[in-house]
Amino acid sequence: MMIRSGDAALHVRDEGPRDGPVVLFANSLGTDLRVFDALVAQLPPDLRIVRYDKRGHGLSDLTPGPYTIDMLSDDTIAICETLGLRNVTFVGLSIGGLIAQSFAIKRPDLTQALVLMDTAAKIGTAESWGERIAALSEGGIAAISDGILPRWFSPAFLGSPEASQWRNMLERTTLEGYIACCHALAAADLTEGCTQITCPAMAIAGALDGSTPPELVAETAKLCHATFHIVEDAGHLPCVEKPEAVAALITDFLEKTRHD
Ligand SMILES: O=C(O)CC1=CCC(=O)O1
Repeated sequence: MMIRSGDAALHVRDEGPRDGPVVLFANSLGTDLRVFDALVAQLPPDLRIVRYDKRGHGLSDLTPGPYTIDMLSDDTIAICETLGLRNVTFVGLSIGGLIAQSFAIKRPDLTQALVLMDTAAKIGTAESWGERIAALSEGGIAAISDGILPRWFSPAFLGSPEASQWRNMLERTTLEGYIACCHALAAADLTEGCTQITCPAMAIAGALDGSTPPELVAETAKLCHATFHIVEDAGHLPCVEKPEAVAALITDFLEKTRHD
């Protein structure tokens, strides 16, 4: 289905029983909602699982950039309001984790719990994102994908035939949407804001994550009093590489937070 948020129509997938506990997923830069396919397949069937594509990604509209994390989290609020979602457990991967933090800060009334996957209150620097935007402007996404994939995946996964679908997903993201999100990442610093988060939170990091390394994820976990877990033999996208391990962590966390 498509849900309107301001000037954009967002591609949303809403699965599971209408009255089930709500789990909302936000994906990372250069991926769409399919990044959670393997993980979602391992979660309990009684959950209402809502996924969407960020602006400029997947089947959502591409609107003019630059974007901000505030704007991207407003999109998730629009999805919740349109679908009437309450008591949301928000699972955010990378930039999706910044969106989840921003959502929890702005709408504690809607937030039951947070799962922060391979993310941080601040990812990279304005300088590093500026360099990436310059490379993208010159050569497109194909010019940077060889550098990105070894941060996303372990060497073993990268050498498997499975890896090429994720390269394809990355390289088929619209250049404008990708760059618009890089601007959001360059400007985002939720270091202060995330100390205001009071709901139960859990942080997860792939042991081999080359984009948001475990130490960085652990720092943010401390700021928002989240428990912290490492997923072995996985890079930046543990939901792709180790879906069973991530599903076990989330299922256990949902059990513990369900009645809070
Ligand atoms: O592209 C990367 O380096 C990984 C990444 C950073 C923010 C995000 O969403 O993905």
